[in-house]
Amino acid sequence: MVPADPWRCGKRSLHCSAESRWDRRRGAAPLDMGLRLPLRRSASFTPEHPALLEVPGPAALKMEANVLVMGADNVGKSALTVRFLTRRFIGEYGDMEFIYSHNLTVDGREILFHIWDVPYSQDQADEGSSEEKRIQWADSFVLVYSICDRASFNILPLKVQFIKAAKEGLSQEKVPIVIVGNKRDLHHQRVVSSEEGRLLALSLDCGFYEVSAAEAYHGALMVFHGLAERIPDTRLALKKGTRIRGIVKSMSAVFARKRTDSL
Ligand SMILES: Nc1nc2c(ncn2[C@@H]2O[C@H](COP(=O)(O)OP(=O)(O)OP(=O)(O)O)[C@@H](O)[C@H]2O)c(=O)[nH]1
Repeated sequence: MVPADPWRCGKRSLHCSAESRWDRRRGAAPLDMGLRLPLRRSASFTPEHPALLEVPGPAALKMEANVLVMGADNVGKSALTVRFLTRRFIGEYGDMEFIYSHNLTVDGREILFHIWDVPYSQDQADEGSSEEKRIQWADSFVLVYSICDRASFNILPLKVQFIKAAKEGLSQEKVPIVIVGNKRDLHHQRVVSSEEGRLLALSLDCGFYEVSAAEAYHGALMVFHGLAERIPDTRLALKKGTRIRGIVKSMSAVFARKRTDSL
């Protein structure tokens, strides 16, 4: 049962809204798409708008990009993701992992992002091979740290190396990564300077943004906009006919290990 205002209920019952340009062109109201994807092997996906799964024509030709949001615990990965999706900041988020879908038009390219927000606890609980599979699934990466948490910043070089080793071995193209320093509003608790963040990103050939997911939508938008700009057309496959159902299936296939978490 969907609560009247699902955003008040935390990640566990989170629903995200996606707009279909195809529908807008046809004069229909934007669709609210319930994307509630506990990543369990046996997870079943029950769309509230089944029609969205069957959209033929132009919507099926959208470019798509799989984005993995990574980082230490409590840095604001979910806050940033939810800000981008909904323009809202809801304060507390549960510990479920989700894949959200959201459209963004950048430089005339309409991109359907599939954004996988992995809670740190889950990231740690998984064997390394699960992380590797998540990395293989993704076309691009958002690495978040908190400007108030030095340790969350210090782990980034290793994460970037790990991603590059996994992805760039397979392709000549650079892997699109943006590094995000979050919680910019907490000036008095800052322990990582903007300069350090920028230099690290430069040295690792990544994009860089400092934002406050708590304070503004704009920063979150800039992050995903910047990421999209780093994704070459060749990576943005026209995944014809790959509908949400296909994505869910492929995610189930990724996870061979059965999860015990319940909804
Ligand atoms: N002040 C401030 N607090 C923030 C900001 N972003 C997130 N928070 C808070 O930081 C805490 C952690 O946010 P989450 O989005 O759950 O962080 P996460 O990285 O997804 O955490 P894990 O699920 O542990 O991996 C929550 O209490 C948020 O309200 C921000 O920009 N500013």
